[in-house]
Formats: sequence, C-alpha cells, structure tokens
Amino acid sequence: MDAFVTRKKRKSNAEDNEPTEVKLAILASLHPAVHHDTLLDVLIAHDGDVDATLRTLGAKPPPRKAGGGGTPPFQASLRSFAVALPGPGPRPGAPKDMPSPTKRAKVLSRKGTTLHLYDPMDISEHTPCTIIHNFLPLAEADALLRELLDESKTFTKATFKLFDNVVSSPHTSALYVSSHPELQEQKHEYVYNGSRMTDVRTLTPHLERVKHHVQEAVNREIQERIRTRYGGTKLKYQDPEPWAPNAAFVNCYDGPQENVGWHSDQLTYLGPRPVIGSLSLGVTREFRVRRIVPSDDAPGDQPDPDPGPGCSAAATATAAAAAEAGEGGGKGGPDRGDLAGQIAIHLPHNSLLVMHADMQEAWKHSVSPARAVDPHPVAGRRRINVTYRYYRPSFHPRGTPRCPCGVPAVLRVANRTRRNEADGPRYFWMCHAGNVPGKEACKFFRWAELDEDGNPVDYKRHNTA
Ligand SMILES: O=C(O)CCC(=O)C(=O)O
Ligand SMILES: [Fe+2]
Repeated sequence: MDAFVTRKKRKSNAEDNEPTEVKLAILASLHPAVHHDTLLDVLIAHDGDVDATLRTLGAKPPPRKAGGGGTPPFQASLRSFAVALPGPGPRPGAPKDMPSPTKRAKVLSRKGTTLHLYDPMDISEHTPCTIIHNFLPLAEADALLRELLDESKTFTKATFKLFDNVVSSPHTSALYVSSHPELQEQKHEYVYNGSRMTDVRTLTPHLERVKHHVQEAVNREIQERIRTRYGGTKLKYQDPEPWAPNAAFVNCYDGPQENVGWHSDQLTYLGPRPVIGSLSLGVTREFRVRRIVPSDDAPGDQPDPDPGPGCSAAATATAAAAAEAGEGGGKGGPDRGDLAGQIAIHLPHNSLLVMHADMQEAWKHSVSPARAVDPHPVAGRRRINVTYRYYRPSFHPRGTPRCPCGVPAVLRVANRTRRNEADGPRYFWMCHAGNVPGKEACKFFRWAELDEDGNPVDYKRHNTA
C-alpha cells in the first residue's frame, strides 16, 4: 500500500494508461489559471506526458510523496497498478445489502496510511463518492465563485461543544434555502446544536441556477451507483424518490489552516441514507474519508468533534443512550479513527463530489489543514464549498420526536457495533443537548422506526390518517 502513496517513480508506461480526463484534472488542479483547452494542447504536444507538460507550463512535476503542501501529492490512477481481483464477491467490509461490483477490489487504505485518489473511477470504486471534474462551464463556475466570495464576507463560525469545552469551527459558513417560507421555518422550527439559526439566506441567483445542474447530475450518479454498486436495487432506507435539493450549506475556508474536522453529516433533517452534492470552487483542498470501524473490531473509540450545523459527531450520546445503542464513546479510549486508513480525494475548482447513500452512516469525512495552498486566480487563498442537500419533508421537526427538553430530538445511527448488515443500519432518536454549549443531555432515547424507504412510520400514520 505504501507503494501507492510514496512510490518514487511510476512505471514508465503507467501514465500512458491513464485517461486524458484524469491527466487534465491533475494539470487543472495544479494550473487553475490555465484554460482547459490550452492544457489539452500542451499535453498533446508532449504525447500525453504529464511531467513534461508541467515542466513546459513552468512548474516542477509535483512531489511523489504524500503530504500537506500546497501542491497536491501526485499519484497515478490505481488502474495502472492492477489492483482489481478477479471474480465476483462482496467488497471487504461492505454491507451485505450492497452487492459487489463485477470485480472485487482490495481494500487499499490501511491503518496509519493515506491513499491519494484522483481518477474518478478509482474514487467511485474505493469510496462511497463519485466525482465529476470540470463540472460547470468555466464562466458559470467562476461567476458562482465570485458571488459566494462576496457572500462569504459576512459568514460566521459555528460554535459547538467538544467534551466540556465550547469551540468554534475552524472555517465560516451559511445556510441557504429555496424560499422565504423555508427560511422562516429554518429560523423558527429547526434547531442545530441547541440553537436556532439566525443567519439563513435564500439561494442566490447563481446558487439557484447551479442547483438544477447539480440535481440532474446527482440523480444520474445515483442511478449509476445503484446499477453498478448496489446490484440494481436502492439501499434499505434510501429515498426512492428523485433527489431534489432544497438547501445549500456553503463553507468558506480562508487559507490553508482553515478546515473541518472528522464528522458525518447530521441525519436529523436529511433522514437516513442521504445523498449530498458537494461543489468545490477556488483553491484545491484535500477531502479525506475514512470508514467507521465497528467497536467490536476495536473497542474504545474516541469521539470526534462536532464541527457545526451541517455536521454531527457520532459519539455525543449520553452514557445510557450510548450503551443502549451500542455506541463506543467516552473520553480516554485509544483513537481508532485511523484503523482503516484514510483516503484523500483532491477537489479542484469546479469539481462536483457526490456523497452517496452509503456514505454518512459508515464513513466520516474531513477537510484537513494544509501546509500551503496554490493561490487561485479568482479566490486567492480561499476555497468555497457548496453542499446541496435535500431536507426530507418526513423529517421536518414538526413531525419528529421531541425530547423532554422541548426541542426536536436528533437522529443518529448506531454504527459502532457490528450487526447483521442485511437488516441495514439501526437509528435512534436522542436528546439534542449532548453537543449544546452549556447544557447537559437528558436521558431521552428511542429507537427510530423507519419503513423501507427510510420514512418514520409515525409520519406515515399521521399523514395517511
Ligand atoms: O468542504 C467540504 O468539502 C466538506 C464540507 C462538509 O463536510 C460539510 O459541510 O458538512
Ligand atoms: Fe460534512
């Protein structure tokens, strides 16, 4: 595995096997200011040799070693390294409700290592994500970036509770929704980390326009994933309806040190098995993903911080709820977060990452701090990230359980114990107060009863009566 991360020299013909699209993505991430067509011309002039192209463009070929510098570490497509094994069979560690693709892949990341992926095929094979490079026409991506850079001047940092301390998230953000009534609902009915949001905005013209492109692409990717990775059937609890984003959570990372810690996105209002369309603009940053390792594989997990309104720490349950739900947790245990290794996905300007329905319950993600960033011609040192989300009506706080504290309970997944995967994940409602600054969580705990499509059975009863 180390060979993939730190190999000094790729096989001489490895590059030749890579699709031009991958080579262009690598070049574009290193030279965001150079037009796509120019990159292609120079690449062709060098017979497809990426290193020679980079030398001509005035940059040294990027280092072969993984690291957090401004230049993304370079690694060829895994397809060049023949990692697929013959024959059908379940992906190691994959839920049984997720039939394997036609070829079985080795688990490539392992404890303490980071596997860097660039090739869209590698990303979809080895992570619960798919990526589309050069997603929007460049002028449209730049216009959205400009608009959001302006908006981000008034973004703020979220605060949350980590153990007994109140910390603020190491980047700024704001929530955008589709309509004025939804804005009012967000302000008055939805609760995040125990407070109501005061800064909710309606989608800007560019966010609204781009939403339709994202919606179309994500629905296509969902169908492709079902066909190629889930054996033709949606996952248990996955919403069967077309994905229809009604909110955009926008993050701004100003400089290499701004980041977001390891987390899974909060399920409370998205419901189980959510799909998220995540558009990256501005400087390239590393998006890292890692599998959650069940506690019976390695007991004593260390809870991760809750980085803010869009996100959820998996281990802020009260002791009673955590025990019942089988969650690991508590201070002081060895950190097993890195047991399955990490995968770094490089997100250049104008790339759309789809986090699929198999992501939030079983994986965590983060944007790691970098030592430096390569400035972007429009954004400077800043990166803007837009996560388009679908707030499911059946998870509107009006209809979900409330705890005795008087506010909507939070929905969590019991992902820390191994269970019969064919049954799908198990979810529970618990007191929201565990991660509210200055509040102690009450004992409220209830297993969530969901139908096959992931809707609360109570919701159906209320809405069909
Ligand atoms: O910036 C990113 O790419 C990810 C942001 C994220 O994870 C979130 O908003 O929940
Ligand atoms: Fe997230």
